[in-house]
Amino acid sequence: MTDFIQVRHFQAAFGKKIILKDVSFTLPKDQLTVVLGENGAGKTTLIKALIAAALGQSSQETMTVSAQRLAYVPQFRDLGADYPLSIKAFVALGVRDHGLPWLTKKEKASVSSALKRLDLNDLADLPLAKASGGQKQRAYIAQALAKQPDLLILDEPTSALDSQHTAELVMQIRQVQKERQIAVLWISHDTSWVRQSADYYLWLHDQTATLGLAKDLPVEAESKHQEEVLNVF
Ligand SMILES: Nc1ncnc2c1ncn2[C@@H]1O[C@H](COP(=O)(O)OP(=O)(O)OP(=O)(O)O)[C@@H](O)[C@H]1O
Repeated sequence: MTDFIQVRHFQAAFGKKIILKDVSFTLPKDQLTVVLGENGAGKTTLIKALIAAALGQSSQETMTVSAQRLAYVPQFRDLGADYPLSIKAFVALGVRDHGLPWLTKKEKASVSSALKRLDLNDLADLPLAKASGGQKQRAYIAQALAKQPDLLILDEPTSALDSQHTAELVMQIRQVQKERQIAVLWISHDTSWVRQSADYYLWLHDQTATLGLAKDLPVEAESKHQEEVLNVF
């Protein structure tokens, strides 16, 4: 098993504020890893550094990411009520990287497969602006999948979803991750599905990171967030 992501003694600070210190872990390809941690623990900071390393834009020598094609789905964003594209055209934007005004056969197949995978076939012609929050979220993920990434990074994709739709999305991503043998990094506050459906957890806490098998997720890693939620009510 070769290391797909390798992080050695990574540090991150803003001014004098240390966010992460001496973070080291390795991840193989073909695995679904959930990145957990309280608000402000450094999840986005770490992910941004990994993306920079994957794109060869990092001056850090503490990380190597062997991805050929990276797809990143940021936290939910609404493109606005007058966004003109249908769901299908929006997903197709994910594959159009040659500058030609049409899609090749292979690209069309990628779009179809991504729409099917995210259960969006019946909604393909719906204007994205008219889709529900959950449907939009699926369209963003379908767009990312259409790129045929070998590293897919999802930032809180279930934050707008109820438990049934969360379970469906977990299943859909898990299937595609296994079929295509890709690496998925999934930032999540919802830990309800992690033990059963992920391979690894990467828990950011106390300025460091703990990596482990998802089935062994420590109770502290989930209870902290549940306390946060309970405190709100
Ligand atoms: N550009 C910046 N300048 C100063 N501080 C920053 C900057 N970006 C992030 N931080 C701080 O770094 C810490 C980690 O932020 P980060 O966004 O990585 O956390 P997170 O785990 O992704 O949080 P959340 O779950 O709320 O999204 C926070 O305290 C944040 O305020």
